[in-house]
Amino acid sequence: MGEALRLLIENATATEMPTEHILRAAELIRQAAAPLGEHRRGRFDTASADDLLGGIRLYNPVTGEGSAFAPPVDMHREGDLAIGTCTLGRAFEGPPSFAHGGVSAMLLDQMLGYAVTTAGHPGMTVRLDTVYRSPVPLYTPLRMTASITEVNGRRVTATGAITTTTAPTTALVEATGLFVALRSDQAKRLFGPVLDRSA
Ligand SMILES: CCCCCCCCCCCCCCCC(=O)SCCNC(=O)CCNC(=O)[C@H](O)C(C)(C)COP(=O)(O)OP(=O)(O)OC[C@H]1O[C@@H](n2cnc3c(N)ncnc32)[C@H](O)[C@@H]1OP(=O)(O)O
Repeated sequence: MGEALRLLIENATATEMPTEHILRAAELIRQAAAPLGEHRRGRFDTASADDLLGGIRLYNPVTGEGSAFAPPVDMHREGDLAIGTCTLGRAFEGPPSFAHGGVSAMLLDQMLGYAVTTAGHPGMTVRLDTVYRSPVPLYTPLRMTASITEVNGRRVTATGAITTTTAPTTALVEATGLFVALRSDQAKRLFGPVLDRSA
């Protein structure tokens, strides 16, 4: 379903069809959405397809295969380096034909988070600094990298970059992120209702 939704969003964003076709499509979309809404989970319920501790989040807005919104980014590790790949479509546009700057920050937040989590230092982003060197092109295969630069108690720093796959040494956007591991009281305060319900 994620793939179908992403096709819908791409075509809906890029379409130049006449208004009557768009209105007809909107009606069909409402008809398709209605039965899905008949049985929904609440705010604190994780998706039955998810495995929180195993890192499976089907509807994550960056990596989720089931997400309408995610590119989705495919991530893996090669040694100490986290690597991600994706291609951004029209829905991610900011400046004409290039990605929105907030989208680049979102991709890098997830990349850095993946790098620290898979290195055994899970935490939440408390700071993300981005440097935009060149616009990120749409419809162009992208490569993202991230790695840890410092571990200081509960604070972990990671850096990363977005490049194209054809010019992997030319950074378009760079980011440095600070992640903080939660104390148990913080984890309980923030995620208690979720953990209770998924136990
Ligand atoms: C194993 C299987 C893996 C499978 C593979 C899964 C991959 C899965 C990838 C997930 C990837 C997710 C990537 C998205 C990650 C988000 O998007 S997280 C969402 C965005 N972030 C947030 O909402 C966090 C909001 N912030 C907070 O809730 C609170 O700041 C926190 C995190 C609970 C920390 O509480 P706090 O009271 O601010 O900080 P506190 O605990 O008192 O202090 C900790 C230390 O951090 C420092 N600090 C805190 N904030 C800052 C700051 N902004 N600047 C500098 N220092 C700071 C404090 O000064 C303190 O330093 P020390 O005193 O120890 O020297």
